[in-house]
Amino acid sequence: MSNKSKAISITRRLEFDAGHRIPNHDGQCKHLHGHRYAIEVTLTGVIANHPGQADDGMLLDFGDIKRLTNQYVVEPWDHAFLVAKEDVALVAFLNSLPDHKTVVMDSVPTVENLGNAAFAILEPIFAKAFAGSLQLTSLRLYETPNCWVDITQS
Ligand SMILES: Nc1nc2c(c(=O)[nH]1)N=C([C@H](O)[C@H](O)COP(=O)(O)OP(=O)(O)OP(=O)(O)O)CN2
Ligand SMILES: [Zn+2]
Repeated sequence: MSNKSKAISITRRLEFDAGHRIPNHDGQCKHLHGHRYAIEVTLTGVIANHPGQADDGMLLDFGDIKRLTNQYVVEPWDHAFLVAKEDVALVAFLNSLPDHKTVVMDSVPTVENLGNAAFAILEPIFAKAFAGSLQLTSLRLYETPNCWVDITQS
């Protein structure tokens, strides 16, 4: 028998729309614009051996990944404008719009920073919800079909 260990991961993809700008960008991205973002959440763990139970043969039901990712990232960011706190003129403008959905970020909303922020939000959520039996090990965030970031943690 092999001594090699296997890591088993599952991934759930969700999509959302959001606006942003990169205020000091030297090209088009300094302008207000939006993207159809796609987030792919990858969890690593052990396959449940629970004969007769709903989760038998699963690391985790994909529906649970969807529910938590929706609750903590997708719903807060969907149809929001993601603005850096340092982008003070734009923050002031967005705050002047009645009932506008604005999310003020600690850093410029590049796909790298947004992916990092999403990972920081979700990592403790999955760790807490599943008592350490599953770990968020990777998160991919697409800004466009051609541009994405990968955040990984072993
Ligand atoms: N490293 C990064 N570079 C850029 C980012 C970023 O978040 N991180 N963001 C942008 C723009 O916001 C934009 O999202 C990317 O635009 P673009 O390069 O034009 O991407 P497209 O897929 O639309 O390009 P096509 O040429 O139409 O395929 C810029 N850079
Ligand atoms: Zn953009």
